[in-house]
Amino acid sequence: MLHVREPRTLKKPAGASTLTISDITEDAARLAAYDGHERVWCGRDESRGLIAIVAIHNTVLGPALGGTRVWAHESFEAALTDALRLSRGMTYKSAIAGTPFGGGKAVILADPKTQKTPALLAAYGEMLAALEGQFFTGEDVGLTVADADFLSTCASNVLGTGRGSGNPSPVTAHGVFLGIKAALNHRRGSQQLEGVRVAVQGLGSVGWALCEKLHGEGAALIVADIDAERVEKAKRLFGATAVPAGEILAAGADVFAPCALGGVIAQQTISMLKAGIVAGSANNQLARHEDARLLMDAGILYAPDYVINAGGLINVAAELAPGGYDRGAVMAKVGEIPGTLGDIFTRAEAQRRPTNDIAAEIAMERIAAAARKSRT
Ligand SMILES: NC(=O)c1ccc[n+]([C@@H]2O[C@H](COP(=O)([O-])OP(=O)(O)OC[C@H]3O[C@@H](n4cnc5c(N)ncnc54)[C@H](O)[C@@H]3O)[C@@H](O)[C@H]2O)c1
Repeated sequence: MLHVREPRTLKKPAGASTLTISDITEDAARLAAYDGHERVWCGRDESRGLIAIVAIHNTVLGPALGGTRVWAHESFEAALTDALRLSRGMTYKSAIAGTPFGGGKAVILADPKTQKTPALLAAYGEMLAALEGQFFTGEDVGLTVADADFLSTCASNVLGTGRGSGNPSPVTAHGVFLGIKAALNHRRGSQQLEGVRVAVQGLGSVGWALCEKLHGEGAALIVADIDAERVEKAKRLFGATAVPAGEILAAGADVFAPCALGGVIAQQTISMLKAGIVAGSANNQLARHEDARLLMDAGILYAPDYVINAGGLINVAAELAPGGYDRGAVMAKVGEIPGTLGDIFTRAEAQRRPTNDIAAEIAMERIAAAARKSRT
């Protein structure tokens, strides 16, 4: 059922613009991933090759903030589902991290290697300008700091630029690294990484920075990526063992760190997992929320994705802090991630409930408290 929504107006695109922006919230409401989104916008510009979705999930804690993903989804519905799931995750991520923002996310349906043209980005920049005041965005898979720099010349609601907080990935990787240690500590009573076998899926911006840190503390790396060059480099620089992309889940590891795309943990893949811990940066690692119970029943400790990967959000959100961006404050906040995870692990164990149920409960309590406060 549709929520009653405040009418939201868009700023007008420039006079001769070929961009059209439509409200597709009612279409989105037909999808299982809808989850009461406040608003879903679709920007189209045929002449410049743009099809973009901006999903705004919940703005109780503040204006929506979430990255822009550029990806060639197999259909519009798949892209919309991705945007909805990612934007809901941002609401929870922000609530748990204690940043004063709501959840949103954008998806551009395009191959980032071949279709992300300057014209497409200019059209998307116009869409962002129309959404000023409702939505802040920055990098995600397929969108670089250079792209953010360009978009920031079109609209003021672009974060993570070279002049701003820059690439969030090293900060995200640091949070994931600390989160892996928290999970090890919970399971083994020690954060020691020496000799611990970590299987890293995806050697992109976050996965690579995570490998550097893990290698630095003596972990034994098992890696997979669809990009053979990155795999070769990881073998060379980290002494990593490479496995084919389809075999990384079944690798004989202590920790599985998904750092590629979402949906890797599913009913049919959980039985393949050899690792006792799942802790990585990818958003929406679970195909379904209920899969966390299957992990728990299999004795696998799951670090909820939006808790462990909050470093990037904390980093970009800091650009809008009253005193401006402060790297020291960012790293201090990222340093809280292991403590938050430790509490979630302990509560989940005591209540015999999946870790992501506990995390969602904490997030929803915070949002409900903020909603009550705004009503009084
Ligand atoms: N960058 C951040 O700060 C940040 C913050 C929070 C969450 N995340 C999430 O972390 C994940 C990684 O982000 P990123 O910025 O490193 O992206 P990226 O695009 O730089 O890296 C993704 C890597 O995964 C690889 N890959 C894709 N499909 C694969 C497969 N089937 N098997 C193995 N490798 C595969 C790609 O080749 C690429 O090297 C994404 O899910 C992203 O949403 C990133």
